[in-house]
Amino acid sequence: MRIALAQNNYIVGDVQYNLNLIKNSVQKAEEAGADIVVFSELALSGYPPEDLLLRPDLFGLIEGALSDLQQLNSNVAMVIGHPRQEGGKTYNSASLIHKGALLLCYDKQLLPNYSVFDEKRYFTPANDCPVVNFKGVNVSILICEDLWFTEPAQVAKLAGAELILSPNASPYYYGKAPVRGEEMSRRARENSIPVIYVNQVGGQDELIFDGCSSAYDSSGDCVFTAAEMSEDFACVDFDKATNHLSALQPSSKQWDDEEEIWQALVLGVKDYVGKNGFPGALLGLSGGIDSAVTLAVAVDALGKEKVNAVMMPFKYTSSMSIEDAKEEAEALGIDFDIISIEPIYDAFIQQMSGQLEGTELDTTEQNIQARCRGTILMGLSNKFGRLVLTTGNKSEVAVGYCTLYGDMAGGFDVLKDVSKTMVYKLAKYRNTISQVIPERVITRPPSAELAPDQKDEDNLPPYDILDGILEAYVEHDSSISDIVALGYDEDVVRRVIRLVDINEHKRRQAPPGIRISARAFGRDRRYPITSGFGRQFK
Ligand SMILES: Nc1ncnc2c1ncn2[C@@H]1O[C@H](COP(=O)(O)OP(=O)(O)OC[C@H]2O[C@@H]([n+]3cccc(C(=O)O)c3)[C@H](O)[C@@H]2O)[C@@H](O)[C@H]1O
Ligand SMILES: Nc1ncnc2c1ncn2[C@@H]1O[C@H](COP(=O)(O)OP(=O)(O)OP(=O)(O)O)[C@@H](O)[C@H]1O
Repeated sequence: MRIALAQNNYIVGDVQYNLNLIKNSVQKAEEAGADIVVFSELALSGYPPEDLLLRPDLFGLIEGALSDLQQLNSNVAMVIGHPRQEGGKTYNSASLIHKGALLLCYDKQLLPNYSVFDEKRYFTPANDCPVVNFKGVNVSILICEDLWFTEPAQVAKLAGAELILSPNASPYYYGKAPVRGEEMSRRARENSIPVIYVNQVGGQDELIFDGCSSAYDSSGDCVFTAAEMSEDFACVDFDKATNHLSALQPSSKQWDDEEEIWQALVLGVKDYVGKNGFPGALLGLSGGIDSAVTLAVAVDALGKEKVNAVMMPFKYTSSMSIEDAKEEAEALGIDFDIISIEPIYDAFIQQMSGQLEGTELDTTEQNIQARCRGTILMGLSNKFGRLVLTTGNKSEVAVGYCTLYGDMAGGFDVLKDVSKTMVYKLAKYRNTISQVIPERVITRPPSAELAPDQKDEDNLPPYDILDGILEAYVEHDSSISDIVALGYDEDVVRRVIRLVDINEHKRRQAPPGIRISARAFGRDRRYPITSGFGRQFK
């Protein structure tokens, strides 16, 4: 039996677009002589459809698309993921369609409701594991979370399954691929049944789906892995007599370390900009590391013609920053403008002079600089339609080292889940491909240049210390004493934690950004803004 794995990049909610992608893959499967082609979880709606699932009209579109697929009358059977309603309940389902007939409709049993998942809000869990005989092989369908636990596959085995076909929508975080691979391999080995695992690929708001669809032999060996971060189509053969799978093409190269994160960011920008219909993107280029890395990701994602940058100097901007920003723009071949914010800032201060009289200079004036820049970028976005990319990294977003309606003004924050320490690693990695970030941008101490001779380290602990504390507090939920026990100074730990806590309000107003960690701000870490929790640990 020849099984095709169709790893597509769907658009959530665009059932017609998804249907066309599916039809193209069915045609490829026919040409490849496949008996069956497997698609990812909720392929027809895209994953996650969120509250679109509460709309009755979504289900009309899905039913229309399913009947369209049946009318194809294809010789190739297809496993199609889709939401389904029956008796007032909604299920996360996959239908096996062959030659116009519905051979099996499987409903997902285990619904993930942790981390970024919210499936219990929409779906009713099923507890049935039907097996169907297709061309002499007992086939069972299990959907994503079903395979992360032992029981559903065991039940399928007891029901006589000889082959497991699994539609998935498994979002990326750095380091997940081996965890996922080990889990799928274990399911195959425990039951001595081959597992065909098909994931979707692409960016969906904050989530990245990395693809890496795979085929696991009955021994648990991975015989094939599809492309990481791009669409793919592949076939494997199942020999029932020997209970083995063989791949018909070599596995794709899997990335590691910084290269993988870079590609995830590139995919995130490409799909956010593309799927939302923007003609391109723009950003403020300061000569610092964050905007340099954001720019390089944007150009890798969209191409140099679709990206432009603006340097907006003020009296505290060093000539080195202007030179470095120019050099970055030239190295990447993008359009670059310089617009001074001095007269705009002066006008603001002049108009507010009555109110400001007798007050000391403080962050108020710094924030007005940042807001002058934000207003210019949003004006250019309004006029030319390009999306403003913001540049705040995870470390800054964590401690609120960013200005509301200033450098936070924009539509998509590329580095939102990338720590400052990782931003440096990414810059060095990208320069190994071609030198696009001047060396001194990487080596000089980071500065917001909002005050004379300002350095980030005047206000924040050094980034290696800050990132260590943040990782413990944000990603591992460690307590103050746990973090101090790791060797950090208690006063510094308390200060950082306080900043994280009091800046939840900023994060709620921040643009969405790409998730690359197992604990990103947003859906993954939902904290109250108004909270007295920290007071109890004084
Ligand atoms: N709980 C709450 N709910 C709703 N709103 C709340 C709030 N708490 C404060 N606020 C509001 O937020 C305001 C404070 O926020 P905001 O106006 O942003 O200002 P703020 O956080 O005071 O200042 C921005 C900080 O970020 C630094 N910065 C700025 C720009 C770039 C960079 C960089 O290196 O990338 C760093 C800058 O040096 C300064 O330390 C308050 O005045 C108040 O209006
Ligand atoms: N002089 C400037 N010209 C253009 N944009 C600027 C300028 N200064 C700040 N910005 C924008 O605001 C963002 C925040 O910059 P800031 O220098 O305050 O902090 P940062 O986190 O150190 O960022 P970067 O490393 O990019 O400088 C920058 O990434 C950039 O997009």
